[in-house]
Amino acid sequence: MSKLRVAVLGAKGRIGAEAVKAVEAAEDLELVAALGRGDKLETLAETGAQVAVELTTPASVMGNLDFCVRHGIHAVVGTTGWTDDRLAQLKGWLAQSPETGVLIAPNFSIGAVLTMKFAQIAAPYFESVEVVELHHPNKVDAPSGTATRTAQLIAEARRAAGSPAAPDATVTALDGARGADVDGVPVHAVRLRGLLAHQEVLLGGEGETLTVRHDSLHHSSFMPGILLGVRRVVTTPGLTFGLENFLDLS
Ligand SMILES: NC(=O)C1=CN([C@@H]2O[C@H](COP(=O)(O)OP(=O)(O)OC[C@H]3O[C@@H](n4cnc5c(N)ncnc54)[C@H](OP(=O)(O)O)[C@@H]3O)[C@@H](O)[C@H]2O)C=CC1
Ligand SMILES: O=C(O)C1=N[C@H](C(=O)O)C[C@H](O)C1
Repeated sequence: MSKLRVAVLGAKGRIGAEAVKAVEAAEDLELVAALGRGDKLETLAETGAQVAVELTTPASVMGNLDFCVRHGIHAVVGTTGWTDDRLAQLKGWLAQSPETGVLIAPNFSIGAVLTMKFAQIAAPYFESVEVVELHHPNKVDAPSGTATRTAQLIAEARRAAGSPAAPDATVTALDGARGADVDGVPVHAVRLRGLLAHQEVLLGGEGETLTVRHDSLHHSSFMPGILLGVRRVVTTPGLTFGLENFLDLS
């Protein structure tokens, strides 16, 4: 059977460099291009890439995806910075190229995907819920894509259950002291040398708390999810948001 032809965008970055190694090591995949900033996107078409793994920056991702979708190249996207407007634009491009698949995964690690799922299940059972994400200090965006998605899922679950707003008597606060408000859920971002990617969801009820914590200790934690995404996206046209859609979590 012929190998799936894969390109990595952002190939010299922290996660991109690890993804290059993972694709090279996979027997059913062939790395046909490893592009960094300034390299020509035309290389993707010239090398016959079937899937592009997009691991660049929020400023670069839309231009790269525009090119991929116009050329019918499937994409597995880990880059952050997704807003409703950006998603609508991407869906518009995909409507013009209905056989192309794009997976956007706020987090490729199985533990992080499960953290989101557990938080979603637990959220309606507690009065209070807040998210704390902790990352390396070279990260350019805050809060993290994972924390944003986690807060959105928590908010959806609480709305569906008719949960009231979490109690909070704060009347005076320094800017940022209560974190960013993501869909009504406070999200706090820590940037600390020595860390990679970590998240805690703190839930509180009368006389008890529950903490759901996940730690990515190495970029290798994201590789099985990226490889799964690459193998599945080629048969999944349209936009898929979240790796959980490619996992049987029920
Ligand atoms: N979904 C997930 O599980 C994960 C997602 N991420 C996300 O992935 C993204 C990258 O993270 P990280 O590797 O830490 O960041 P880095 O800054 O280490 O890597 C990004 C790389 O992309 C390059 N780049 C920028 N623009 C382009 C472009 N147009 N074409 C090709 N390459 C380009 C950068 O080059 P230069 O240095 O010259 O700017 C850099 O080498 C972030 O959004 C991060 O949040 C990270 C880990 C896991
Ligand atoms: O920049 C990172 O490092 C990470 N980015 C993603 C995010 O913003 O959620 C995934 C993971 O947290 C690592």
